[in-house]
This record gives sequence, structure tokens and C-alpha cells, in this order.
Amino acid sequence: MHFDLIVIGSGSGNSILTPDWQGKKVAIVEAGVFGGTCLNMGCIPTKMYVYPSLLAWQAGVEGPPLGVRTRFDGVQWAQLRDRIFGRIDPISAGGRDYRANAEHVTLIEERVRFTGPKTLVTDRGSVLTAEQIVIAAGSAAQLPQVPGIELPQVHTSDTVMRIDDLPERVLVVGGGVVAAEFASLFAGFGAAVTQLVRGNALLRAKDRIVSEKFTEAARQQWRLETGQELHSIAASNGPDGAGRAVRVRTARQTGGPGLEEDFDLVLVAIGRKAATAGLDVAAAGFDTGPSGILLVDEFQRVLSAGQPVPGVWALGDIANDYQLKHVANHEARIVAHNAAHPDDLRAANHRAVPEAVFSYPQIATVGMTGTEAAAHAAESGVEVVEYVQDFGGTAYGWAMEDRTSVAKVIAERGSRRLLGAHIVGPEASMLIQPLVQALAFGTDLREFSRGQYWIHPALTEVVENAVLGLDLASRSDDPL
Ligand SMILES: Cc1cc2nc3c(=O)[nH]c(=O)nc-3n(C[C@H](O)[C@H](O)[C@H](O)COP(=O)(O)OP(=O)(O)OC[C@H]3O[C@@H](n4cnc5c(N)ncnc54)[C@H](O)[C@@H]3O)c2cc1C
Ligand SMILES: NC(=O)c1ccc[n+]([C@@H]2O[C@H](COP(=O)([O-])OP(=O)(O)OC[C@H]3O[C@@H](n4cnc5c(N)ncnc54)[C@H](O)[C@@H]3O)[C@@H](O)[C@H]2O)c1
Repeated sequence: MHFDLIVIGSGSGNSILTPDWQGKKVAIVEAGVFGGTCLNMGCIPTKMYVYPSLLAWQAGVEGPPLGVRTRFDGVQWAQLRDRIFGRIDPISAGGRDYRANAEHVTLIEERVRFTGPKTLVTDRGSVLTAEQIVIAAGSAAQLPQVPGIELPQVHTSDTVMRIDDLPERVLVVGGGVVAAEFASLFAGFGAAVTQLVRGNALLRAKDRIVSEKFTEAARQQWRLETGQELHSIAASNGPDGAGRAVRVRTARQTGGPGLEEDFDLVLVAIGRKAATAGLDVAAAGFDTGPSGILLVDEFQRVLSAGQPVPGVWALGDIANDYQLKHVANHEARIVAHNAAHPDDLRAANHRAVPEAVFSYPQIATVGMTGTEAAAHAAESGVEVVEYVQDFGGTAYGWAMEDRTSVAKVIAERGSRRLLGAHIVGPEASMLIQPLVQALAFGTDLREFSRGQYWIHPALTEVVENAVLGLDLASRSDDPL
């Protein structure tokens, strides 16, 4: 079968099919659930669990110290799950039906792999060719190769949100973003959570203040086991793993005995890998980077031996290491334009990519970490300044009786431009947005802090004061 356009992947790839393709022959290939990761097993269901779990956590933990008699009385997990997927599943099914019934679109529900730069073969052996191909096949959760990993009590984020009951004892393996969100939400609902990490801190890729603050908060909310690796998992209740619990053994990095303990559920969250191997992109001769992503140029054209392959585009988790939905969506908008207007190419913009972790506490970051800013200063000779503002030092922070949350900002002194921002605390994902804007548009931070009103006594005063706290005066007679 020959097409004008084939899109592989129905996550952000689904949005490539703009009215520009009306009347053309288009195929969309989806081997899994229509709508991709974010809708079905990623951003959306996780946040639909995180929000009620946060309410539970606040009722149990935040109310009483403020003098309010709140308490958490338990969660009706199955009801919550059914509400979440009762909303999501029809959206996925509706999206699928819309494409399946569109006259100019062929929906191919099979796994495909490349046999040449513009030739694909499906699992059942159909050969597909196209004038243009958009690769939006995303990434997949990784599993460690340890005995027992196939037991039904072992989950990744793909399956864990569909379970029937809140487990009593949860082991979360990994120290990244997925682990942070699930450890928080399970603990918020009252499960006994143990988190197992190889290193000695969580979210280690982030700015030091984020990693330190979150590691400290995690220790207070659940049990954190550091310096250990998963060694094996076995059914603890019956030889076939059909029993309720599993016996987990860990190996200590420093030697010596690890844990040997029963858990009702193990969630493995040790990273996601671009889906390039399953697509056999090597057969097409496409370039891949160290993490396995497809290499693309600024117009999202796939590279082969360093050169763009005409008419082959890639976007989202398969083509960048951010692994974020807003990045996949941005790249999809770029590809949608470029594939339809090859003589008027637009470049993708990856300048100020923010990320939020919807854990307790919430985290949001944008731009350089302190370490990256120090390297930037050493390389360029510019003076870099940073300031950490406690939430507790602002009026709303007093209202919240907050004693742990912080906003750290990093800037260039001479140019008064923001380099990075890192927030750990309530509403971090929203508080970061004015700083994302300042970074994206290169706003002069004096203008940023003094050229606009900041609502008093809103929590945004944390951001205002963080920027005011930076020593941006280039001379002593040049204060903010
Ligand atoms: C638990 C979790 C929570 C997340 N939360 C957030 C969040 O809060 N905010 C955020 O910004 N990001 C979040 N993300 C990341 C976000 O989900 C991804 O960055 C985004 O979904 C990537 O979109 P994509 O279109 O590149 O890929 P996907 O949406 O994964 O789509 C790729 C599709 O391609 C299909 N496919 C793959 N290979 C083949 C093949 N060979 N043949 C046919 N079809 C194939 C797959 O079945 C899949 O449906 C989260 C991820 C996870 C796992
Ligand atoms: N709120 C959000 O935006 C959000 C939420 C969830 C997921 N995501 C995206 O999904 C992606 C995947 O998340 P993730 O948490 O799985 O990956 P991650 O890269 O954030 O973290 C992986 C963790 O697993 C550890 N690890 C790696 N191999 C291991 C092994 N063999 N044994 C034990 N630990 C090991 C790493 O040291 C790291 O701590 C992220 O890159 C993120 O961008 C985003």
C-alpha cells in the first residue's frame, strides 16, 4: 500500500493529521491503545490519581498542625479507578473511531518496522510505503532482567493504574520522576511505601536543592532504602506467583545483606527508552543518539549519516530526551507545518523547556541547574548569581505554616537574564510559569520584578522575592 503520509504512533502523532491532509491518502499506525502514553497510561491518569491523593495527604498531614480537625478516612480505589478510566477510555475509543471512519485515513492497528527509509512492514507482512513518514512511536518503560520480573504483582506505570485495590505494601523501584509521583500518590492514599534506589538521593538529575529537598521529604513520608538494587522477586504465597504477595530480595551496593521482604505490589520505574529498536530504524539507516533516540535536525527531519532524509520526520519521546508531553506536542506542531509546507520550514524551539513533578512536595524546574550555570560561568566568564527564597518568608507561606518549600533562581548578573529556576513546594508547577516566560523571552529581571504588579499576599510573592533576592546590581549605585 502506498500513501502520501504515514504517521507511526497515535500520541502526539495523531495531531499531524491537520486539514492540510484532507483529500490525501494518509495512514496512521498504532499497535497499542489509541491516543498514546500521555492519555492512556501517562500524564493524564497519573494526575487524576495525584489530585485526590493530595487531598487525602493534606487532610491527614496538613490540616491538624494548622488547627483544623481533618483526617483521611480511606480511599475507594475501584471507584476512583473507574471514574478515571471511565473518562479516559471513551476519549481513546472516540479518537480511534474518528480516524477509523475518516474517508482519507487508513488506521493500521499493527506493529510496524522499517525495511528501508520509506518502507515499512507490518507484523502480518503488509508492506507500506509513503511519500512522507512521521515517526512518533514514543518510548517504552524498561524492566531490569531479574528473576521474577514477569510475576503479576510486578508493574510498570503502564499497568499499575488499572489494579483492583490499593495495595497495602508497595515497593517502588527507581529514583526518578515516575517513582516520585507514584510513591507520593500511594503514600498519600495510606499505603506503606518503600522506595528502593541504587544511589543515595532521589531525582539526582535535577538541581541539588531539588534532589536534597525531595529526598528529605520522601524520608518523612515513606521508607527510603538507598544504595540497593533489585536482586530477585518470587511468589511468597504459592509456587506459581498466584498468591497475593511477592518476596523481594535486594542486593546492597556495598555488599552485605540486602532486604528480604514481602510486598503486595512492586512498581518498577527505572526509565523509559525510545521505541527505536522495535521499529528497526537501523534497517532504514537512520542515526540514533546514545540514549537510543532518533537524531533530527532543527526542523525535526530525521538524519541519516548526519544528513536530513527528505520527507522523514520524528517527534516526541522517540526523538528527544526530555520525554515530556508539552515537548512532543510542540514538535508535532512543527512537523505538522513542515510536512505540509516543505518550502517554508519552521525550526523547533527547545530553549526554555520546563518540567513539573506532581509529587508531594511538587517540583518544577526550568533552565540550567546550579552545576550547569557554574560551568556556563567558567566557560563564558559571565558572573552568575543565585538566590533561594523560602516560601515561609512570604505572607502566604506564613498562612500555610510552610517550613520546607523553596524557590531557587539563577541569573547572569551583567545581562540580568534568568538562567534557571527550581521550585519545590505547593503549586510549583504553576509558580514556575512566569519564570519560564522570563527565560523564554530573555526578560530583564529588573523589569520582571519591578515592571509589573505582584498580587499581595499571593504565593507568587515567592517568585517576586526570589528574583528581588538576586544581587543583580552591576555597581553599588545601581540597586534594584
Ligand atoms: C507515568 C507517566 C506519567 C507522565 N506524566 C507526564 C506529565 O505529567 N507531563 C508530561 O509532560 N509528560 C508526562 N509523561 C511523558 C509523556 O507521557 C510522554 O512524553 C508523551 O506521551 C510522549 O508522546 P509521544 O507522542 O512521543 O509518544 P506516545 O504517546 O507514547 O505514542 C507513541 C505510540 O506509538 C505506538 N508505537 C510504538 N512503536 C510502534 C510500532 N513499532 N508500530 C506501531 N505503533 C507503535 C505506541 O503504541 C504508542 O501509542 C508521563 C509519562 C509516564 C509514563
Ligand atoms: N510529571 C512529568 O512530567 C512526568 C511524570 C512521569 C514521567 N515523566 C517522563 O517519563 C520519563 C520516565 O520516567 P522514569 O521515572 O521512569 O525515568 P527517570 O529517568 O526519571 O528515572 C529513572 C530512575 O531509575 C534509576 N535506574 C535506572 N536503571 C536502574 C536499574 N537498573 N535499577 C534501579 N534503578 C535504576 C535511575 O537512576 C533513575 O533514578 C521521564 O523521563 C519523564 O520525563 C514525566
